[in-house]
Amino acid sequence: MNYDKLDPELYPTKLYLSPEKDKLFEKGVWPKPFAFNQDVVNVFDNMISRSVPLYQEVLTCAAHWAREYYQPGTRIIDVGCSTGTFLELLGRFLKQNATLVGIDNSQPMLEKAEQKLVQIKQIHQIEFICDKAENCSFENSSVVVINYTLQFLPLQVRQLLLRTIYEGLVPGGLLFVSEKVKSPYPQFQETITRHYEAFKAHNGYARTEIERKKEALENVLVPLTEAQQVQMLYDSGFNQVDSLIKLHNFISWVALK
Ligand SMILES: C[S@@+](CC[C@H](N)C(=O)[O-])C[C@H]1O[C@@H](n2cnc3c(N)ncnc32)[C@H](O)[C@@H]1O
Ligand SMILES: O=C(O)C(=O)C[C@]1(C(=O)O)C=C[C@@H](O)C=C1
Repeated sequence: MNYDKLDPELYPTKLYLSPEKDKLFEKGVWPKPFAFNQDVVNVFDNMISRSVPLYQEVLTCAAHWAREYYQPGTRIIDVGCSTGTFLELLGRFLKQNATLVGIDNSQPMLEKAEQKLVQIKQIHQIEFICDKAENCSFENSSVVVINYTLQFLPLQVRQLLLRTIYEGLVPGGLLFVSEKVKSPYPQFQETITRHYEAFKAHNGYARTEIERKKEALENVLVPLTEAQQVQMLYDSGFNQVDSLIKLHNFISWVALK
């Protein structure tokens, strides 16, 4: 990544993604539950960028909102930071030195994140916490980002985590959250799923890979409806919630304390 040529005022569209291609569901012994293990981590950047619609745009949008709502002297926390792709992008985009925290309970993910943020560490204070997010403190944070992570937590843990995030945020603090959701209307859910799977096929996944992944995610990734997720945000204490981006069954919101 050539940091010299990146003007922080530019719309930072280029993500730092490792090139290893996701072929996990091409072969191997399936079905088995999906897990963020070493095999997944090795190909994760390719997997998520080919599997989440508008992934690059969502992270870019989160970087813009984070820069705008960041309060000097506080922390910016990425929950479920995976290989550090968002924090690396944000680190290039923030104009002033900041404290950036990545939380993830997968040690292999954080090993990749450490490598990815080597140069960013020369600009910002970087901290990685390998723990369940629900065990962590969010005190003195002005921005918390949680993209495509709540969906993997037990339902009762999601509400507890969002309440803890709300209480840890400083006044005027921002939560940026993205999730896979389900339509409350069965016919729409079928149509959206068909279009989402066509999106995956367009990105090079074979039908067998798509089916095997879907089976592996059963009961591992548990989506809510938009309305359920928004209600959970209000129940956590947030008083302003708005949606920013949605394509197929993936949506992003911002919430203000
Ligand atoms: C789909 S990935 C998130 C993608 C990432 N936010 C991004 O935008 O590239 C979900 C991540 O959440 C992590 N995770 C799952 N359950 C967690 C928990 N209870 N606490 C912290 N991290 C968790 C996984 O290890 C994985 O890295
Ligand atoms: O729902 C799916 O089929 C996906 O592949 C989505 C999803 C996600 O939303 O996190 C699932 C697992 C991986 O983390 C990458 C993408």
